Amino acid sequence: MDLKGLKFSKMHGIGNDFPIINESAGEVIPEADKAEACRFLCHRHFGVGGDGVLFVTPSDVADIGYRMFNPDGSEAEMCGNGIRCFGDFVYRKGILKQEKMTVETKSGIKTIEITLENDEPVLFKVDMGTSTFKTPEIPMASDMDEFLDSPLEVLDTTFNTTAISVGNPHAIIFVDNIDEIDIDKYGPAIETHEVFPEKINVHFVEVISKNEGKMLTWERGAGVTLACGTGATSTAISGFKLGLFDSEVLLHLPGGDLKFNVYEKEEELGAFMEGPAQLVFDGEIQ
Ligand SMILES: N[C@@H](CCC[C@H](N)C(=O)O)C(=O)O
Repeated sequence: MDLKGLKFSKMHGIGNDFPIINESAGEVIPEADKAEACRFLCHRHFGVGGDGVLFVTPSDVADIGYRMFNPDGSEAEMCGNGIRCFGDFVYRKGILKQEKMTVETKSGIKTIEITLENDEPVLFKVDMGTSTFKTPEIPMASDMDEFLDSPLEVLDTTFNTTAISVGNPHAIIFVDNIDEIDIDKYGPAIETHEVFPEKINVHFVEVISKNEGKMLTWERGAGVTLACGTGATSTAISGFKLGLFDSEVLLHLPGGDLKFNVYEKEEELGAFMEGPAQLVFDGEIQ
């Protein structure tokens, strides 16, 4: 695999960081090399460093297409912090000069609305679409139709866990005090728990009030990250479903804050996510 000359930009969304590559004009990294290339690009010592790699791709069904790979080389269905970075990148680089755009992802079409200040993109509101709590759709091996705030045995303890998919799968665990959680111990144990055949993203959440919470994340295929947009979306929706949060909630993540507005559509719960994105630098692999 030779990546010499590969152009990329480095971005982050509240500290969740990504190299982003524009493949919209055609294939840049051959499909067979993508997993290995992403492992290299995300490597913090031998590569660029990142919690995943984002790709801009052509689309036949939306304005533009979006893919995301984890640092272990697996492809995720969706990435929430990544899609805000994606919106900033495609607007800023003139790939799509639209303040509202539809984006094809592996988990359906999402819409991004960009707020500009002096023609600079500053804020991104994304319709993250609807969610499901149905265990076969997460997927989760369980006798229960929905796994809502239910006991899950993990190593030496039991966590009341809610399993949800917003396109990608998340385990949401509401606790009294997130500072008491050993995320390095329990994160990987839940990610690879036998009940989650496709693994899962893990989030510990403390409710501050009906409109505010704080959370810690262990991401599938990545480990501890400073933020997870789909995880925060899942937290807002799960908290609403369990009666812990109102429809409007501000979530504090280690890297920054995200704002959510939960809505109901055809008996399912969805959410709008609002937050920033930051271009850090442009680069080229030597
Ligand atoms: N950081 C992301 C989620 C990235 C994908 C995740 N690790 C998975 O495998 O599902 C976000 O901001 O949503």
